[in-house]
Amino acid sequence: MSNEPLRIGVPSKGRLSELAAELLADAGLKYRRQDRDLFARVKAGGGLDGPIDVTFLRTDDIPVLCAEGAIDIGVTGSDLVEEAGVNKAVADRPAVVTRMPLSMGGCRLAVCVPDASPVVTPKDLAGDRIATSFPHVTRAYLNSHGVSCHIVELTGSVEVMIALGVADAIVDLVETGSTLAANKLRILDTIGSYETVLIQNPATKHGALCDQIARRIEGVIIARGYSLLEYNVPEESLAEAEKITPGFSSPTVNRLEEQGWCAVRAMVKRGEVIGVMERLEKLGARAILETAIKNCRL
Ligand SMILES: Nc1ncnc2c1ncn2[C@@H]1O[C@H](COP(=O)(O)OP(=O)(O)OP(=O)(O)O)[C@@H](O)[C@H]1O
Ligand SMILES: O=P(O)(O)OC[C@H]1O[C@H](OP(=O)(O)OP(=O)(O)O)[C@H](O)[C@@H]1O
Ligand SMILES: [Mg+2]
Repeated sequence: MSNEPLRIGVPSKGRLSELAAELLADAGLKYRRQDRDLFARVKAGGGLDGPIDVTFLRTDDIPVLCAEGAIDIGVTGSDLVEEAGVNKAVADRPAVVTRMPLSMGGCRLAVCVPDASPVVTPKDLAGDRIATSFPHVTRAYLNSHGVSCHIVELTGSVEVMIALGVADAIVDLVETGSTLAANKLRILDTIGSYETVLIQNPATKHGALCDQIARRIEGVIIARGYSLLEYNVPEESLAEAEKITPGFSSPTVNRLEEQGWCAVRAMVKRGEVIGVMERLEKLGARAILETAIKNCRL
């Protein structure tokens, strides 16, 4: 195996930068970034099978640099992977591999028009000017609708281009919709939904170490999405309770000293815990406890 360190591409700024650093730290990849350093060496040891460098990059460059082999794995948006066109194999270059979604950075890419616009369907956009920082995805979308438009390619603050008279419509990311509301824009059509993903260079020389890192990150992502629920339930309600908390494979059940009672432990999706607790309570369950999980291997 090459003694070149494995390189992880991490956003140097923006909304994903902190999130990526926290995720890697929770997965046991600790590093200290000095001011404007491009690299940081991950602290050795902790069972990692080889040297690892974190490389701080623009989020939108990470897909391209991963495809070119400058980095072995990277944290970026699936929208940026699609816009870079590296999610498809071309000529001498295989597609970048998306290892897993990271349960963060959820958003949509939407075609948006002024609230008062007469446009009703994508076909009504024919001949219009569309401002976007996603020209590749926008062109593919327009082609799929047999519509030709003039695309105004920008790097940000796209939402003000209609007011500036530069465009008739925009294609931009939407999360809460507050930017659209503030600019009196509405969604005409949603092109796709995206989130932050872990990507990998298909020809990496550090396959085993990439797998080890991916497995660690997966454990953190699952742990963040689930809680451990423990409760006591009368034996006669156990079957019903197990339907409410089936767990990943099956719940852990122990008989209690108290005759006719069982103790149950199961993983439950965080967002469902309160509802599950209320259903268990109705069943007669007692001592229902939720425990946060910091890490796990399933
Ligand atoms: N509301 C949002 N706006 C933009 N990107 C978002 C949003 N919500 C999630 N994302 C994800 O974050 C990625 C953008 O991260 P990036 O760091 O490049 O931009 P940013 O956080 O908007 O910083 P910048 O200030 O440079 O625009 C997007 O590609 C998308 O995957
Ligand atoms: O639906 P919302 O929650 O309003 O989020 C969507 C907005 O967020 C992003 O802009 P960002 O804040 O990243 O600023 P930028 O345009 O400088 O990238 C995106 O370009 C939209 O403008
Ligand atoms: Mg932005």
